[in-house]
Amino acid sequence: EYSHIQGTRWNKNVITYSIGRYTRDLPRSTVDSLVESAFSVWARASSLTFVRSHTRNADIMVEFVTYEHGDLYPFDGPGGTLAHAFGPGLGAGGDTHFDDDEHWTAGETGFNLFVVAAHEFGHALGLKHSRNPDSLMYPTYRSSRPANLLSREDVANINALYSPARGR
Ligand SMILES: CC(C)C[C@H](CC(=O)NO)C(=O)N[C@H]1Cc2cn(c3ccccc23)CCCCCCNC1=O
Ligand SMILES: [Ca+2]
Ligand SMILES: [Zn+2]
Ligand SMILES: [Zn+2]
Repeated sequence: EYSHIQGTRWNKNVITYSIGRYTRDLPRSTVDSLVESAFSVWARASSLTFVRSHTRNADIMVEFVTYEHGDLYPFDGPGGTLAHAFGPGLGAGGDTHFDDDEHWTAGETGFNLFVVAAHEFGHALGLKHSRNPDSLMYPTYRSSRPANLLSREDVANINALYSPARGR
């Protein structure tokens, strides 16, 4: 939710990501696949492609961190804020941080990493919060989300930002 500048976007269609510190709540391979699935939610709804890189100069750095972790937005321990992401841009742009004081799961208990990651990657692509509770970009976590994670509004918003006309 730190993409204060309205409508910043990546000016390319292939966006790289890398995963830094992991959580101990899940096997690394599970984190890898949930992160990849969360990116593919947006890839399917836009013209974007996400490529995993193993270097630290990827566009989107994904990390599990706690409390003070090197940016202006320290986490708050268990509960409260679950994660945050920066809007598109160089350096910290796109970077996505998960509060590792949460219990991250692949299922219905704790907080579902796939659902939270999909929300955060919306920010990493330039989307802001929605006031519509059906939107993935609604500011509070909802465990039982519909199968199709994105609302019509979410699809419209990502396409407005990355419409083929603008992707030129
Ligand atoms: C959308 C989500 C994936 C990411 C958002 C943050 C965000 O928008 N990141 O991009 C988030 O963490 N929202 C809080 C908002 C929130 C709810 N409460 C809070 C109590 C204190 C602080 C924040 C909250 C009430 C108690 C429930 C706490 C546990 C769930 N927390 C939330 O839903
Ligand atoms: Ca927290
Ligand atoms: Zn958010
Ligand atoms: Zn952070």
